[in-house]
Amino acid sequence: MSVTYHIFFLVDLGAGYHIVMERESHCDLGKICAIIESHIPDAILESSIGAELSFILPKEHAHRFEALFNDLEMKKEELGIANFGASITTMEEVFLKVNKLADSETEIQATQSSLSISQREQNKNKSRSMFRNYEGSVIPRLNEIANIKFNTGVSIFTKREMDLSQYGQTIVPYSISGNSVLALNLIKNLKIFLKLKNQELREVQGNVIKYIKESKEYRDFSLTAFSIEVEKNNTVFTILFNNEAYHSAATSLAVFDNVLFMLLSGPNASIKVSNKPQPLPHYGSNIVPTNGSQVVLCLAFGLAVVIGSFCLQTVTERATKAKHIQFVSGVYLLTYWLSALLWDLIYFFITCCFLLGVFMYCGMDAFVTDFHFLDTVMIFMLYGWSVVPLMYLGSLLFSSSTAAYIKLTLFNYFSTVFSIVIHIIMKFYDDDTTHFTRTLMNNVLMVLPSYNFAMSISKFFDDYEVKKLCAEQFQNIYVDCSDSFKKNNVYSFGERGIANFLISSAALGLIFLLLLFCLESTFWNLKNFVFHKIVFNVCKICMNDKKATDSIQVIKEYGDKDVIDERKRVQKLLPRLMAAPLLCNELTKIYYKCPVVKAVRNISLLVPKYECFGLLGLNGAGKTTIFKMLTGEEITTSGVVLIDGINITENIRKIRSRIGYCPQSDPMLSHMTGREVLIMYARLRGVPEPDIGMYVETFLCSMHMETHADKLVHTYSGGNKRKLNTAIALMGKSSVVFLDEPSTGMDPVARRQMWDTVTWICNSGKAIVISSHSMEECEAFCTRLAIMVKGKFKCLGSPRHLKNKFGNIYTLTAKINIDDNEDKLEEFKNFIETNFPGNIINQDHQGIIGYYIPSKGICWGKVFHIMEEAKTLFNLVDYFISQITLEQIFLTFANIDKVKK
Ligand SMILES: Nc1ncnc2c1ncn2[C@@H]1O[C@H](COP(=O)(O)OP(=O)(O)OP(=O)(O)O)[C@@H](O)[C@H]1O
Repeated sequence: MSVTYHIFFLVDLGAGYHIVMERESHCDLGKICAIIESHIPDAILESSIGAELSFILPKEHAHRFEALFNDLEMKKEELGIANFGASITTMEEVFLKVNKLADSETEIQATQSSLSISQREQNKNKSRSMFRNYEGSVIPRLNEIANIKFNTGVSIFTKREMDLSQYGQTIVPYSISGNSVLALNLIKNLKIFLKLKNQELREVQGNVIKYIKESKEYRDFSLTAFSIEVEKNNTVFTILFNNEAYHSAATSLAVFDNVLFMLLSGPNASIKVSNKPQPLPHYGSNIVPTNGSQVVLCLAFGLAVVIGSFCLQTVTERATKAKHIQFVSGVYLLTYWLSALLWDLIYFFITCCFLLGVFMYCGMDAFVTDFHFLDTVMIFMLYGWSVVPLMYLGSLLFSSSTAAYIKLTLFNYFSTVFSIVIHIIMKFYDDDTTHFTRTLMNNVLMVLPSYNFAMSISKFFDDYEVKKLCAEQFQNIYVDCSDSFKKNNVYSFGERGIANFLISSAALGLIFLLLLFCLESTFWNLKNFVFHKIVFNVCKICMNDKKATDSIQVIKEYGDKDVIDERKRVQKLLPRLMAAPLLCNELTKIYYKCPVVKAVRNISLLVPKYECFGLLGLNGAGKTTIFKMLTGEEITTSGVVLIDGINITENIRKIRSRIGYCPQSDPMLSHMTGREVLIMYARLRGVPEPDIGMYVETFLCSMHMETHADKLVHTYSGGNKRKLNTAIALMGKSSVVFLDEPSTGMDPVARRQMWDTVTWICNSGKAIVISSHSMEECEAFCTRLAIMVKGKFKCLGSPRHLKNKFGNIYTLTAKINIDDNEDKLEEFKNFIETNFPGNIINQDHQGIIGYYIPSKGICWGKVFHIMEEAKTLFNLVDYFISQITLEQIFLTFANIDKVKK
């Protein structure tokens, strides 16, 4: 740091003039001094060396200078003066004197600022006269304020004055031991100086350091402290500074300089000290990072946020089943992931272009100038290539897109930061770590795309900066500009090359993609093997669960003749019915949770072409689970599912293109319009391009969706979403269509239109399996149906068959006034028991009794006759008799199940 002392005089404050004379051989010094003294009594003979004679004239006598100079001019020859001149006293001269004094009598140490002034006792008088000399003549003439600047040459960095008062009022403790004139004078000036600066000077007894240590007040409010020790001839002056304040050292020293200067130049003298920081190296902008690691750290979070977002779509599509529906509609695994990758890389490329703009704006030449933007784009795109498939792999772990986004963003951010930190640590302990350790760490970390990216960007930037500095003004000063740095090829494999990181990124992208395809394609088989073969059998043994999964046992327990017949039919005709659209034999699903959930148990079913099969059941009966198994969304625990003769566990990919599926939730690609969605699925289903428009229009009309066709799907009402999903499921040339509660939320008009469409599709030769809670719906278009209770078929057959089978029942509801006689209720029950053998009581509550009465052999008239008789006998309030409805059949099974519970 260069320092200039900017010095000036204040006339009133009395620094002086030099009058310098060149004397001749006959010069009379006495006469000269007398003339000068006659005009200026305070004049001092400064020096008389050789032919030169010098006097100091105090400034306050300036008004007498004219007379003096005239006098000297006149008597020049007489006095032996060849010529003379005057000059103002410079600050340099003052400091030379101060230093001279300090050299001989003072010792100033840099850190402790210790001044030692030697005073020889025998020279005491001489010294005193010298001091008096200075005090009396020189110092009063040097009443000046010195302004000290630390010059940096650039004015944008503002100076800061090293003034104690900038810290407010502080306490300045001092201690003094011993006695000397110098010490007393210093203290006197210190008092004057601190009073001017509004600081509090406090004398403490003993060791000032001890005081500061023990007193909180001094620790908190004291910035500088002084200790003066007089030992024989030495006066040791120690300045202590509080190193918590940034500028306290310089400020403390400035206080001491001021005091010293006052001692020499009088109480009005002062020195102003201010700093002037040197500007930062100018690399085009003051805000650019200065090394590659900083660049990476600046980029880390932004990139992590962008890259984390690549998992959003994949997780959402998987969670909402949109991905499943796309696969079901015929999308190939490869097509799905490669199109996602392509789209994400385009998006990432746009981000890179934006970043290049930022680099350009910030003046980060390393990434933009001289076609370096091409290198930058290559590094970024290789990073994208390697990290995006990793995000896809990571997304498979999550079922919520928000959780996936947050966790993967954090993973990206911290893996980049840790990569850089580890790199810096390894560089720092370069000498301590063995080559093997470094290579190992490097190779291990290279499996992280963030590490490869961080290293590539960091080394690329550093390489450019070093070359640039070496080519410019900094050559050989701040950086190593040896040939190995200057001629380094950044794309080499060496220590300063990035080739290995780029190759690693390229390879990682490929590996992650292959891993993704492997996982996605073999996951089904793997899951099937693990659960179907291992877990199921192990659990069966461990839980002694044979009874629960043994079909004979289950059927004996809850079986219905039609259900048993269907099972026999499936088993008997299995080899011949291979080509049926849907065939399942002993289909079972157990969720191995705690507790274990047996969702579907031993379902055997055959759905031929042109059949619309209805699944009825209470909530949680297992309908959706059946659909999930039949569409390959869930693996089966046991049993066989054949679609068009293809076993689902063996060839799920082939099966997917043969089914249509409308899941219970709405898997929507919400950023498209309804028409666009239908066009997309029509294409996926293989509808010829020229026919697509017409084909889509037909479905839009049949689902009554024309008015909403061109609206974005996310603006659709619940009912319209169901319509769209049903249409998607019915499209194409699939063999079997699964509709899980398609009419939920549809208005009655739309529902009837949907029934028509389903019937039309069914008549075209497809098999349809539909679940519903509406008996009316099932009666309307199901050719057969089954009622499910707790994962099992309770009854199975066409609606007419079921009605006939279970409709040979009258439902009887009677109300008795039990307030009259409580025994009457029991008597009435006995009466019904006698007259309607085989009845089942289904309700008995506050005098209201309900019965199912077998209608076989009992005609309507007889029933009414008996009931009229009962009305008189038991004083019935009222009674109703009716034939059972499909809904009542359903409720019967549900209630029987509840009763059994
Ligand atoms: N992932 C799962 N883990 C554990 N149990 C499950 C799982 N999915 C479903 N179940 C259970 O399996 C049983 C059948 O559920 P499922 O969704 O198939 O019923 P559902 O007949 O479709 O009901 P709803 O009419 O309400 O749609 C329920 O007891 C349910 O709690």
